Amino acid sequence: MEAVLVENVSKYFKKKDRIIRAVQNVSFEVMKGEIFGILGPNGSGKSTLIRMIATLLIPDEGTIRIFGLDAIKDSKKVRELIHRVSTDASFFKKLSAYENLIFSAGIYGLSRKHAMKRIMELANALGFDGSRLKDPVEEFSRGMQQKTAIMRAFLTKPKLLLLDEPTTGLDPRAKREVQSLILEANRNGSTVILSTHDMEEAAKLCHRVMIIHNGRVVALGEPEKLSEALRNEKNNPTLEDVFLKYTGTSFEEADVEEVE
Ligand SMILES: Nc1ncnc2c1ncn2[C@@H]1O[C@H](COP(=O)(O)OP(=O)(O)OP(=O)(O)O)[C@@H](O)[C@H]1O
Repeated sequence: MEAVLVENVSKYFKKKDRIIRAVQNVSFEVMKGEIFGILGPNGSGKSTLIRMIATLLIPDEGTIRIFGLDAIKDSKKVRELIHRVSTDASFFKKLSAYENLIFSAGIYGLSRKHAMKRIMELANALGFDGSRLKDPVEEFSRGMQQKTAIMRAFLTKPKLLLLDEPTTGLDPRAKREVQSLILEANRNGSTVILSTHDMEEAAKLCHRVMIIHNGRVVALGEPEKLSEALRNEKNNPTLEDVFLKYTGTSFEEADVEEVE
């Protein structure tokens, strides 16, 4: 069975006199055990798509099923199976990282003892200064907040990890560690959906990638096969060449339609 099934999904945002077509008639499936990449220029609809799979946004059209559950009707059950990491991660900002992490571990049924051990392991792996775990999250730099969000996701073993640009802005060591954590979680049974702007990261981690542009799917397949298909046009084509071919070099905004 597929882990995620997205069928004919669209999402529009109304802005004064305009409609922003953020996601347009998108369909794809993610198989159990897969690491599935979502690639696309700024504003192409990646986060909107991930937020809909995470049950945080309701599609205007189409259906989303997660492990056979409907993302709207069964949203409560779906939320127990997923964990999302994004740059807009929410915390109890006045509480310490440690308190936030222990709280989240509790929700997922992890004992305090196990959680403490795992938090220290993750902090070490990510190069997060353990002495800062007791500080309020609101005093953290952006990178430190991001690492806290990553620790929170990898504390437990969600069936589906939704990682929206998890490594953007991290230092090189932390970036490599997060990539190892993703592979480890996947080996331990988590299905992963990963959005990234880093084509090397996508080629290294993802079994398949989907490229979206202006809210529409423009390419989908295994990274090597997508690159191979360009061999007639270019020597040693990479996933970056594939990305540029399908999205153009200009990083346009998503399709905007004027309405009367
Ligand atoms: N809440 C919202 N209200 C209005 N417009 C929105 C909202 N959320 C997203 N959009 C618009 O939808 C389009 C897709 O945005 P989205 O954040 O999904 O893109 P993205 O591919 O994740 O971009 P990036 O790579 O820059 O993070 C953009 O034009 C964005 O301005």
